Amino acid sequence: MALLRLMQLGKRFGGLQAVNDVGFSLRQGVIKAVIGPNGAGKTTLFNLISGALAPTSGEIRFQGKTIQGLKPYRIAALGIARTFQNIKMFAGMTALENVMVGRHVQSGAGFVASMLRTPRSRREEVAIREKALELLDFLGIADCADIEATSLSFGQQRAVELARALALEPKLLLLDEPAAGLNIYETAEVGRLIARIRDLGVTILLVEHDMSLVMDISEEIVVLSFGEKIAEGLPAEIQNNPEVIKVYLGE
Ligand SMILES: Nc1ncnc2c1ncn2[C@@H]1O[C@H](COP(=O)(O)OP(=O)(O)OP(=O)(O)O)[C@@H](O)[C@H]1O
Repeated sequence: MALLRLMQLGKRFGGLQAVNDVGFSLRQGVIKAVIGPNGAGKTTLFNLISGALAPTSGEIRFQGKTIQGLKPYRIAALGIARTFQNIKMFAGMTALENVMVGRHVQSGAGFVASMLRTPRSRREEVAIREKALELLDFLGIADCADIEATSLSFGQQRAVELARALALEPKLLLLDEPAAGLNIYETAEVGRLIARIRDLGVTILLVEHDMSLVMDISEEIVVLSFGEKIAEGLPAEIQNNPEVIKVYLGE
């Protein structure tokens, strides 16, 4: 069974069909990329999967259950986490605290209990801190734990963002342009981190403009143009697909 399945998915904004009849599946444990020229509908597609937008037609199934139209926090609780094109660090908080915020969302202690600092919430706090440190270590930035997140390099902030998303213990991770704003070294590093995350068993769907990153790490690629899926296949197939080449040369 596919982990995620989109069926005839559509999103209309007034007169504009931003996503049109898009269907594809995502197998457990793969890295799949969604590419396409500006305005092709990639971000809209992510917003539909994560629940930020409701589709106007079609269906989204995650682990066999229909999820379209659910609120974003419910979709997150099912095991779908995402990162954003523009890095969103909480200012005034360290890298570690930024990751702990992700974990708090998932913890059972609840906000009131943590304000009252009950023994249970204190125990959870220690566990959350440990888990957050483990994630920073896994992503190679443990030495940044106590530094204010906004003062880190973009590459390090991306890693913190990935750690924060992983704190939710997702089954599926949606990455919206993970290489945006990064230099070539940082991009290569983020590619290695994404592959390591996949090796943990997390399935990854990414939107990305950096073709070297896409071709490096993706096992499968879907191409959108004007809201429609125009191709799907292995990286080598996509690179040689005449329609895909035409769409990119036209850009
Ligand atoms: N909230 C909205 N209201 C109206 N139109 C929208 C809205 N969001 C996106 N669009 C339009 O839908 C189309 C698809 O946009 P989308 O941002 O999904 O494309 P994209 O492939 O992510 O582009 P980019 O690569 O530039 O990020 C565009 O024509 C865009 O202007």
